[in-house]
Amino acid sequence: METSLLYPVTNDQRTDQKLDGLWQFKFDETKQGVKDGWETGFHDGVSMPVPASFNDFFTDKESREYTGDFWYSRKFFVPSAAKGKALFLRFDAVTHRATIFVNGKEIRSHEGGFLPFTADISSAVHYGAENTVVVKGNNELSREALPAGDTITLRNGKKMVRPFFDFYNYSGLNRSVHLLTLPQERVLDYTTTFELNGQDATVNYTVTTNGDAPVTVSLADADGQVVATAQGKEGALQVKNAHLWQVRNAYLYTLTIQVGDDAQTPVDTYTDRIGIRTIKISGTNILVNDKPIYLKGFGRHEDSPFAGRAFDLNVEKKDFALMKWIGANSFRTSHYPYDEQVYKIADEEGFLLTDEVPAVGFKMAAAAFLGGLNQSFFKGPWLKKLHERHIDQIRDLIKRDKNHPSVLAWSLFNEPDTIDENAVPYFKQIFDESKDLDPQSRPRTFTLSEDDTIETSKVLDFPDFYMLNRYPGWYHFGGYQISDGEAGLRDEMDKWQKAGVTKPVVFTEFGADTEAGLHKLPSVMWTEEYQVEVLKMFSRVFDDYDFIKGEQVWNLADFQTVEGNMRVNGNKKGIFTRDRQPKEAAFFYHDRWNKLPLDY
Ligand SMILES: CCCN1C[C@@H](O)[C@H](O)[C@@H](C(=O)O)C1
Repeated sequence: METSLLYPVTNDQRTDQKLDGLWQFKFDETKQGVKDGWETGFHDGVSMPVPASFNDFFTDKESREYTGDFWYSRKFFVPSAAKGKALFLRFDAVTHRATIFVNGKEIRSHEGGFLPFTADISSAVHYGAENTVVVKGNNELSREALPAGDTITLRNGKKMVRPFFDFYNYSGLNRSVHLLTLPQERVLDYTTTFELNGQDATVNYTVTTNGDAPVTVSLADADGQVVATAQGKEGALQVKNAHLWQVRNAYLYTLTIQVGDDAQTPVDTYTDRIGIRTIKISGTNILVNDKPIYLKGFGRHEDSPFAGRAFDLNVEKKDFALMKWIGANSFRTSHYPYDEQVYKIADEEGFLLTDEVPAVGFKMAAAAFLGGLNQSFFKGPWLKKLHERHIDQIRDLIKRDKNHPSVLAWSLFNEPDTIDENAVPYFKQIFDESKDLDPQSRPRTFTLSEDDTIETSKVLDFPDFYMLNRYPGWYHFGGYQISDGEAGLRDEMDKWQKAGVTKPVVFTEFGADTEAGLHKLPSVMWTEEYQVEVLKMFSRVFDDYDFIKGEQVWNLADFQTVEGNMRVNGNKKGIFTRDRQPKEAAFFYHDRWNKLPLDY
């Protein structure tokens, strides 16, 4: 099975045709689709935009909340000229799992709703003719899949998800589908690592192909001038007076990999844009190009009205405009890998991102917070299967994103239950198995919830830096009691300080739900004034502890969650509303962060 996750490019040897647009769609509540031959295609569904979550296009609650199997289908033409080429369909993400059929033939299945996979359709297509692709999707949650949750059946027979996480279970073909024609012999993957030598730099590379033809690698600067070339599937590109990629001051080179003897008629060509930079942890500092940085930014979600969790370039462009305006330099892809185009924009804009797998909900207390259970998450019959899928998605995440200069670190969990001794063997396995996956050996970490402190957590030896999620002022010590919240937070930081913090600490979640337009003097919770009071409190604490090397407020924008008595049509902790308009807190951060250097 093809395992290349290279992002599609079009050139003389490769074509990439997006199959976005309106597909046929229908639910399959009684799982009759296979019996009724839906895999050969159908015309009795509804039209459904791709990429998009299907949920918000419906006007009835049963459809919006649908849990189970669903089917997509569309026709696509394969030109005769494609004969002799390798033919693939690339799905950038199908949430949460999929089985792919072409002309009625089952090609492959895939587990995981936030990473790409390809289906080799060479043997199933008709050339010079229309073909039919069918996707059987499923959006049920379980404790043995990422993200974690339960699926229950109501007394009326309808299935319903019970997420152990605080974001809506948007589902469907959330990202683009590509029809790829590739050379039979081709580039499958490449890696880059960097050494800085004064003004110069060395780009060490490896190239993986599926054949024996020779490989030539070249590097061109932003003006298109070739600055270095090398022969072979492994080598080093020596770059004189290297223009480094820096935080909020990006510079990208173009790497070109050519396969074949004759440069005039290569067998395959693959190009990508890379940034020359190094990332290190040194004591309590995070270093980019050996210079300490301070993270200013957000936890985010891929979330917007209409498209749901689907990647929407318009929303992404707006989000980066807002993050640049406010003076941010970083974000976490909470709580799952984002569309590759987000990383490409972060590369271009000089943003650092912490790349997170959807290992969220690994904590029954969170489930309890959302109506779950009170038992040890790391002691259950689900762990074996969960671990297989967890490390599988870490492997794909690092394989997909390893060459982005914007990727600062890998977040392997969000708020797992780490006070439970049963967590230790699971964490040891995950950290051992992920140790050598990143050629650049970037930091690996995870977020620690309020329960998981320097006194209670059993797994603090594993992360390369600490990410703390703390909510005094909201989930506890809210309102007029916020002064106790600040005192308690300072007590905790004093304990970290006294214990001798030897790694950087980044606050990756803190904030307050705020209804835009709600004002009161003096404040009460849910008003814009109160959100600013909470964020000012955190800012005072951050400024008093030198081992704190980042503040990423929760959240950039309001986002959809399950309905419940703790949510007012979603989570309202956004600094911006869901339609990306500023709350008072946006101007607080615009003032606080723009006074600082872009990278500190
Ligand atoms: C209690 C879980 C920590 N954190 C997770 C994040 O996904 C939620 O949206 C956030 C919140 O409650 O606003 C809390």
